Amino acid sequence: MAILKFEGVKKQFGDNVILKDINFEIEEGKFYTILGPSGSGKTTILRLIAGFDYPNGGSIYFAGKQINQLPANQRQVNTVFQDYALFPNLNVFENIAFGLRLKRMKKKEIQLRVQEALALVHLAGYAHRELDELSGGQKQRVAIARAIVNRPKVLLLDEALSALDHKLRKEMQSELRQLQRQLGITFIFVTHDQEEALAMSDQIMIINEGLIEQSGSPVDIYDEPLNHFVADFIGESNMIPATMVRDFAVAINGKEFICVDAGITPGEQVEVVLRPEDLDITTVEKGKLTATVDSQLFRGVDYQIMVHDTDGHEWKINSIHKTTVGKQIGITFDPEDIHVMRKNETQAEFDARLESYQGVEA
Ligand SMILES: Nc1ncnc2c1ncn2[C@@H]1O[C@H](COP(=O)(O)OP(=O)(O)OP(=O)(O)O)[C@@H](O)[C@H]1O
Repeated sequence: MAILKFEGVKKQFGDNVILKDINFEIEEGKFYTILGPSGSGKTTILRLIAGFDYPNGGSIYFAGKQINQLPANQRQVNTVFQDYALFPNLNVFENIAFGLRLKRMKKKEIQLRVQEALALVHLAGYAHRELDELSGGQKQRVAIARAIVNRPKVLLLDEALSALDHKLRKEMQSELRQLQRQLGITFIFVTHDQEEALAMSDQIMIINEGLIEQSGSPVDIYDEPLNHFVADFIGESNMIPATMVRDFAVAINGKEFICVDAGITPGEQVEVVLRPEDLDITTVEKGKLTATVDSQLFRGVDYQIMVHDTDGHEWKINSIHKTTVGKQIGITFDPEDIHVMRKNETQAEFDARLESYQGVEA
């Protein structure tokens, strides 16, 4: 059974509809990320889960029980905030012990629990430090310890790493992932950083303007973006208008290519997504499409090459091969690198279509 479920959840502030119709199920013991641009409603979802706000429609279930109006302090959920939200006048130990004292837990038990939580976030020995003696990363660890000391079923992390510098953020990403595995509890992590989401999550939910655009594993979402928004938001992509010719064949710039997609009406106008790292440059004779090089940027591991094809579409190619600006080149790619997207296809329709032709050879 899902530990947490949203069914048709709506939230508005005044006339402003923030969450239109949110549906998802969260399983126990996995790392989930809610990913979306600023203002898309990510924090609002977390606040509804935590009980800091209540929905205007739909239902929220926790372990099968409807909790729409359940007060925050009765939910088995804790939150880690971006700005830590620690008590500045209390030391590390007292910050972490705060919630346990409220619950009137025995002194000895508090000692044990706080030490255990500190060890889990690699801060054993820091119990008696004052907060102003800690770095940003250490403060964030204290905030995490304070949340896990309550042994919640679900831990919510709202942009929890955003205040840290790049290097520390990378370190904390893998630490958090490790901590989640160690504790075996569900983490729901909110971020607007797609790289962070891809690196950390078992499952990603992509939200835009109060609706979930796609949910799935990082690989599924990267390889099979459902629509233009997702393809654009996750990774870099070339999105080119195309026409479906028949099952496993699509026309780009009027030229037919073998692809791995089927179940789409012949003649339907679609979009194809090709990732820059899946493309390469070659001679015009060997190329599948002809293009002219507009710019080239050396990036250490590869060159980022911008070209435009004979129909005027711009392409981004990440290649280890150098070229020359102004030169005519050929673009190459494999059939499995073409991902066909239909306009307005829902996840359910996409899944059903995939199911219907999986195992069928092109
Ligand atoms: N209490 C409130 N009253 C009125 N509007 C609100 C309230 N809380 C949030 N909003 C609005 O809801 C929208 C979504 O906010 P939310 O904080 O959920 O977005 P977000 O995806 O977390 O964005 P960010 O990444 O910028 O934090 C925003 O337009 C925000 O102004």
